[in-house]
Amino acid sequence: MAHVYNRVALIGLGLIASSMFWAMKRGGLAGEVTGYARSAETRETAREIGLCDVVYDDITQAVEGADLIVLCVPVGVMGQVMEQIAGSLAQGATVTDVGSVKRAVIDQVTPHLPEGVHFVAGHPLAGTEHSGPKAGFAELFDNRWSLLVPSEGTDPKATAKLRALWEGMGANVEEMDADHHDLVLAVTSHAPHLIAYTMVGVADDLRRVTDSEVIKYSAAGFRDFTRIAASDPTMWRDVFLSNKDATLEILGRFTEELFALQRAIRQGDGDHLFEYFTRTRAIRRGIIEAGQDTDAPNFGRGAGSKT
Ligand SMILES: NC(=O)C1=CN([C@@H]2O[C@H](COP(=O)(O)OP(=O)(O)OC[C@H]3O[C@@H](n4cnc5c(N)ncnc54)[C@H](O)[C@@H]3O)[C@@H](O)[C@H]2O)C=CC1
Ligand SMILES: O=C(O)C(=O)Cc1ccc(O)cc1
Repeated sequence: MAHVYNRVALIGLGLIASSMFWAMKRGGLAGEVTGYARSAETRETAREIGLCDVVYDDITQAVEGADLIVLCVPVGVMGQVMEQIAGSLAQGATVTDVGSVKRAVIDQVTPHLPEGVHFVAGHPLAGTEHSGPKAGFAELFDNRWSLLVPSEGTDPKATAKLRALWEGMGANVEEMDADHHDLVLAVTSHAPHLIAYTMVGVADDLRRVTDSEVIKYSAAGFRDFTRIAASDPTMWRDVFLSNKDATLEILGRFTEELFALQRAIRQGDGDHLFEYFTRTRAIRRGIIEAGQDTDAPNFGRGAGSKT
């Protein structure tokens, strides 16, 4: 495929940046890919494993002359990074990000955006519980959604080019409004992560009573929770602090339903439980019938998948 961009700069060389690098190389989507990471150790690892064509020690050098700059850092520092690079961006360049929250990132980044530089926020709905420069693999985005959130007044050509990059990396692209994105993700990703963190925390408390039995005999459901609860603490701290309103709204509803189920168990109300579980089972079946079961064996996952 012809290059979509001549020079792409990846800022923050972790799971998502490294997966983007390998996916861009697989598809021949970028002429040159430069990189910058805050820690010298990460930059050294990146050089050792051939992650990026050039890794710079100076963030401004990494973005100079780039026609696409991708911010792949935790959502709490997106604005800070944008401020650092603002003076070194080429006219006509596009800045995007991959953060799990969109409204807070747009609000942080936009004030630092120079005249003549486009910002198109983004979020690939693909990841694993692993982090760091060695965690990435080219197939991460295959058959996954990547959401784009162009700001008002964004040049449609800048958005179209970014769409072509994500499609070249294997993703299906959809445009979405920032607030809607944050509410949808609170339901499908942020609240579930918090619930997994909580469940593993409860089991950890219990472990002191039951010794290591919780881990030894853990069934698939709990194992899934432990996988999710092994995700990067900095990233997830930032997600919850940046998507506060939507997450609290969903957790409020979750708590109400949990109390109702708790009461049904206490009162022996089997009909309530049965009806509830019948409804939730139908949702799962709907997902499978719609062909959206991304957990099915080999659905959109390559050999290098770490999930
Ligand atoms: N991990 C996942 O499953 C997914 C993560 N995301 C989003 O992608 C972004 C990156 O996540 P990952 O690649 O998983 O994280 P990661 O932890 O693997 O990599 C993040 C990198 O950013 C660097 N960094 C942190 N603060 C920095 C700063 N101030 N300046 C420069 N570099 C800095 C870290 O040192 C690290 O190298 C986050 O915003 C996250 O919300 C989006 C989709 C999935
Ligand atoms: O590993 C998992 O189960 C995930 O849920 C990955 C993930 C984490 C954060 C995102 O913003 C998008 C995807």
